[in-house]
Amino acid sequence: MTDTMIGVIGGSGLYEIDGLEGASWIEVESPWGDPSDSILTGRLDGVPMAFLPRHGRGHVHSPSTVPYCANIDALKRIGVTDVISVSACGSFREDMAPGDFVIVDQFIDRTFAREKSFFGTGLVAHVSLAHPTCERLSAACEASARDAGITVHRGGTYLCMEGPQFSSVAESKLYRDVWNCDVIGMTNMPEAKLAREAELCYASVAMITDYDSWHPEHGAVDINEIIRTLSGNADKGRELVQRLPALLGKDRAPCPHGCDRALEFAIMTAPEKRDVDLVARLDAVAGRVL
Ligand SMILES: CSC[C@H]1O[C@H](OP(=O)(O)O)[C@H](O)[C@@H]1O
Ligand SMILES: Nc1ncnc2[nH]cnc12
Repeated sequence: MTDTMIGVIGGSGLYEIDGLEGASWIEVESPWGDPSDSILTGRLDGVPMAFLPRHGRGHVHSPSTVPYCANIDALKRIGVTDVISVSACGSFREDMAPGDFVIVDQFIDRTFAREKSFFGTGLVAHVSLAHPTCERLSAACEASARDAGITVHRGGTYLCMEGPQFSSVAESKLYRDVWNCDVIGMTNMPEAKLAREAELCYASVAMITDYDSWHPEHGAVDINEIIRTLSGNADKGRELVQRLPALLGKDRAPCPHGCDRALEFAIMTAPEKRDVDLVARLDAVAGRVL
């Protein structure tokens, strides 16, 4: 058993959470640059929790410029074991309506302008991403959502686009009709990939704000409509987060799906060929296996 520490990454509309005992915003230095913002730390039901607003308070970072590596490194560095990503998204399905939550379990990564790995020349590693989210953590998120009275769908494929513009109708129909995606957003990649490389359990709670642009009766994505739905969604997201510590508990058994051991056999580079500077930067992310 180890100690649980829950890390919540709040998306658009969710820039802080309340109810943390001993709450304080701390600045965390990372060799991967500055995280999106300071990190709000404290305890909920006796369980340590950290909250990081993905876009920064005041919504400073665009989906392409969110410092994903620094964010995941900083959370790992302060002891986070389980990351809950909370995000706004559009829906490709009539039965997944604005206001509903989806516990995402698969991704299609269409981003192209972001740093996607902690590893590279001088230290090569290949982790599995067949199942990019953690089943145990996802189950806890689903239970918390149901308990909070939220309409929640378990499982769904999230198309991650580069943005910041929303999709054209042709793109939206491709993602929906050909690729069978369920929801669309701009931020869960490379976040989920980096969490896996950092051996963190990762669950994605996608809060639907709109029907993207495929829907014949809803037309173009309208940012005003999104913003109206966002604040109600953010309140529900906070309710979900409040219930998580009681479900996850203080003591943490090893992840039954191996998220916390993802690097066990992943590193390819021979010890004598490793880049010492990169190895040093990976102290928090991969120190366990280096
Ligand atoms: C406000 S609509 C577009 C914006 O919302 C989502 O952000 P996040 O995933 O951080 O909640 C989407 O990915 C875009 O960044
Ligand atoms: N339709 C949409 N496309 C991409 N990101 C979104 N975030 C919220 N709605 C979205």
